[in-house]
Amino acid sequence: MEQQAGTHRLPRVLIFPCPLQAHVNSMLKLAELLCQAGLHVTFLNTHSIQNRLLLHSDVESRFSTYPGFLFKTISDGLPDDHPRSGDRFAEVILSMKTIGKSLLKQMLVSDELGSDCSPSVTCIIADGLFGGFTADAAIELHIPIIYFRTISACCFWIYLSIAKVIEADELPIRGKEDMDRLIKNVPGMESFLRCRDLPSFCRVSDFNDKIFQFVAQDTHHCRRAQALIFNTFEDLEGPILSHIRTVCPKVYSIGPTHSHLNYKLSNKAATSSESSNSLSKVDRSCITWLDNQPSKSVIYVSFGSVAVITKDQLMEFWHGLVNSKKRFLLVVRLDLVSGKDGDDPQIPAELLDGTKERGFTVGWAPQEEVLAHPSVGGFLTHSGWNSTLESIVAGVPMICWPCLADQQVNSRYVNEVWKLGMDMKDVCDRKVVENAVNAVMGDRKEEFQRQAEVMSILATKSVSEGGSSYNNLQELIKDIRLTRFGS
Ligand SMILES: O=c1ccn([C@@H]2O[C@H](COP(=O)(O)OP(=O)(O)O[C@H]3O[C@H](CO)[C@@H](O)[C@H](O)[C@H]3O)[C@@H](O)[C@H]2O)c(=O)[nH]1
Ligand SMILES: C[C@H]1CC[C@@H]2C(C(=O)O)=CO[C@@H](O)[C@@H]21
Repeated sequence: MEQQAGTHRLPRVLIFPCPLQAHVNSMLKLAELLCQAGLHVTFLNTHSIQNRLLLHSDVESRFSTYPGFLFKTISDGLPDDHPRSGDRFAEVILSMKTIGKSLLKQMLVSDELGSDCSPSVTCIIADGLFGGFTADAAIELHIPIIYFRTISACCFWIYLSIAKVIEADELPIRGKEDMDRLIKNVPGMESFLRCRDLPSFCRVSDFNDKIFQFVAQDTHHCRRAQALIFNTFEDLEGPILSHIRTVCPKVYSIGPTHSHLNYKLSNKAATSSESSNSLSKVDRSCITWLDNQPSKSVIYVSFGSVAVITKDQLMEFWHGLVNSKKRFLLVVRLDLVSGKDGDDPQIPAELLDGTKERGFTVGWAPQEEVLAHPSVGGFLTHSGWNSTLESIVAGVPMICWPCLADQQVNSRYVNEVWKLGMDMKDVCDRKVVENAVNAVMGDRKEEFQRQAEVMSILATKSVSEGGSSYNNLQELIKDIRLTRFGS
């Protein structure tokens, strides 16, 4: 029941994601969790993201049931005809960092982000990638700010340690022959982190590189926030979270957020299986195809929403899948293939025949539903953090082919630390793909499925009542209500 204007003013949380599918997805899950707890939330999208979200998802109807919830929009500073496609993510982020502070401050002081009973924002939860300008605005206006970094805690810890790695002259990487050298200055990773496992932005030779600066070095802005939120759980990344807490004492691990929200909603009326936060049109025909496949017989293949590959790379994966003789569901996103190659729909006849017999392709899948489908037995993934968590919760073993950002270290953890699958980073060869598929879906199937089941149970336990993520979310909500942060 909303309070009448003029009575006690209620807290209002502003959630401000980076305008990318994965960030919007995991932060909308958090928004709904906070709404479930009765908090008033304003979700601030860019105009472009909001238009796509309203067009391709049911967010408007879903969030209309929460009192005090508001969608608001902000400019990303780019011309309307900018493609905002995967391979041009840097332009979007850099533009936001250029105009964001003044626009955000103006919105915060005008109270246009609130409503009658909760007109003012009392706490900001900003994307950790927007480190600098959101902290500037929050501190100048004396509003508590929390960072939600949507990548893995292990990648975040590498970014926090990167200055020490550089001071120790462990970077830059000195050519291909240097890629397997162990990195010794990231505490907790000394025994297994190689040069090739560092986030892709660390492969630069010039540390003045703009992307390296705003992704890696800007991470130190996190120290200016009252707290950090990670989409992870203590049984998965506890040791690394402990290292992070030596630098940023207040860290809330509340993930996997999709599983956490499903748990909270499961106590309510059944939600539609089609509820999504998708920015693209979801092709559900693959679910009907999966319904007709044997149990755990299909390998699902997706490279996320940002990665861009060449036509030759796509062909190597596609040939490897067909030659493995296993069933496969392949996502070929509209902007997946780079440049002119992407306009060339020519697919070799042998691939079309093999796909007709054992495979299925879509432009964008209902991924959480696909991974939870009984016919899916493996996931060939780029190791984006949401995909990794979704595979863990679903208990599906992985084959990892990382492309950029945190994916390199995520794939190393899947293979080396969590034993949830195989890492095939830096290799793109149809025979390697065929062999990896036949290992995960054949020779080593039981080994990987056993470990995947163990981690799935731990993930579900963490978000269930009494679990670490469940308790951390309760604490976050209490702290937001009291606008109290810090140890
Ligand atoms: O056909 C598809 C493919 C993906 N997804 C969803 O899209 C999201 C993809 O997120 P993620 O797996 O994290 O990959 P990216 O979209 O590549 O995410 C970017 O952002 C992530 C969080 O910061 C990083 O971990 C990644 O490296 C970075 O590329 C997931 O929730 C998927 O369920 C679909 O719904 N349908
Ligand atoms: C495309 C990526 C550049 C960095 C961003 C990111 C992060 O470090 O927060 C992870 O993956 C992507 O969302 C962004």
